[in-house]
Amino acid sequence: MSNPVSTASPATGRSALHAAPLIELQHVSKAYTTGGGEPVTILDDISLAVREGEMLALLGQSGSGKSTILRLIAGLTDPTNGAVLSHGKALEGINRKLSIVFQSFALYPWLTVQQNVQVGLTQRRLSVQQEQEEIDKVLTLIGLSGFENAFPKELSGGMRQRVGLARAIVAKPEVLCMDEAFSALDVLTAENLRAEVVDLWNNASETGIKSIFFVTHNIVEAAYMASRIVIISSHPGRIKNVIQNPLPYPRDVKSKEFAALVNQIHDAITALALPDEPGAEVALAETGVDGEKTPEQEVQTAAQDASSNRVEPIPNVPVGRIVGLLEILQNNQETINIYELSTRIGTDFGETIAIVKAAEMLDLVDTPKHEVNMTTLGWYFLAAPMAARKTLFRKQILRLRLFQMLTTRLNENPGAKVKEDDILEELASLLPYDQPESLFATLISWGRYAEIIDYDQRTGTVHLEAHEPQVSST
Ligand SMILES: Nc1ncnc2c1ncn2[C@@H]1O[C@H](COP(=O)(O)OP(=O)(O)OP(=O)(O)O)[C@@H](O)[C@H]1O
Repeated sequence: MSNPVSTASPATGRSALHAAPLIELQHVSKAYTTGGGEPVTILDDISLAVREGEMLALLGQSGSGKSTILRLIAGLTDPTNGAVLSHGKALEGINRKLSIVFQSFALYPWLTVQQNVQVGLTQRRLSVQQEQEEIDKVLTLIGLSGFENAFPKELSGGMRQRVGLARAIVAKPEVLCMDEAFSALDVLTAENLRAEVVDLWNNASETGIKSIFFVTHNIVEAAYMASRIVIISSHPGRIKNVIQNPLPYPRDVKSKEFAALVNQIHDAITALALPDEPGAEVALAETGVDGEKTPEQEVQTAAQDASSNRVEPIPNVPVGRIVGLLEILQNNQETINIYELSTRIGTDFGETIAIVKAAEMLDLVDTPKHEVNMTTLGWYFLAAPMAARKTLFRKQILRLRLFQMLTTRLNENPGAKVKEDDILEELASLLPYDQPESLFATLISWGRYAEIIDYDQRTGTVHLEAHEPQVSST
């Protein structure tokens, strides 16, 4: 980037860098205790200031704690450690200086557009006439004139989110917060609304908004809107990168500069989600892209060190997506740049990373820097007939501690059956950062493909497939 230190907002000409923080998190940690277990640290040592004149994006993977940060600055939850300040003073109770626009729109279905917007005026104590003037003004500003008497169910998703925006703006917040506000909308509507929020930002004199703080997992959204992008890691959430975005508004998504910024953010996220561990290169050399080992030998090697593996969650990715990735690699000289891959498969970057991570956990691909390469095993898998694919898949998933634990548990139980609830409970205590239900669903779908396990919905039990070889574990 040409000017990585400048934080002057091109929209307003205000300098955010030296402005006093409107809201500040100082060394904030947040832990939750669920089900009487040990506290789980969600956020660790977060120090972050939201300053006047900036549009700040908080970017991170699902579950990294973005919404929790938003709730902390809104005063909707308290930190476990550290302090939340508003204008330099400890925030007590709800932060009345900000409004939030939610992904779910959070409208009252039984109220009209006008009445929903009026909810945002509750704190301002205006006369009936002033209220009407404010509502008319904001409805015009946000493109909702003529829809005053419509009910939310009569509106498209985009229009509903306009109501959400109007209700937030009419409260005259100092900081407008948005929590994945456009992620439930179709691509075109989301693009339009982003552009309109940027326009609103440029019209700060009309809205009185001093700063916009938004949470997203969409890289292009962050690059298009934000003047500063804060990237957080997961488990626990920690600030890993802060990227200044000096591109002038309105931003040209087709410009070289925009593409360079998007790449910079992609790089930062790829390094976090798919780190190049020194051990990984050794493993690559050992497994032999040059073909020194047969796939069976690779599986054997993997099985030998399986007992030292730590329990890792498996990404919520259907097997078909992993096969799709390998097919793309096959048609692309067995290697592809991860950004190009994301465009090719048409998912957002987070989903692309999840697919690649799943394939990497199974040793079907390798990911040096931002390349995704097919391994010998991946090639063998793709070339194999269905039965051999399943055998290979079975061997690979049995290298994963999660499957080892599950199959061991099933083997130990009478009839090789375990209740779904017992497995969910175990998953929740084993992997407290992950959603047990979605982990369970992935375990079942991978296990079914591999013909190791099956799930009987009627009885709510998981059982081993009859021909499953006994697995010795730990
Ligand atoms: N009240 C709560 N009690 C227990 N755990 C919680 C609570 N709120 C959030 N969590 C956990 O904290 C972690 C972070 O959640 P949070 O919603 O802040 O993440 P996020 O980055 O906004 O995720 P997403 O993008 O999926 O919305 C998750 O593992 C979530 O399950």
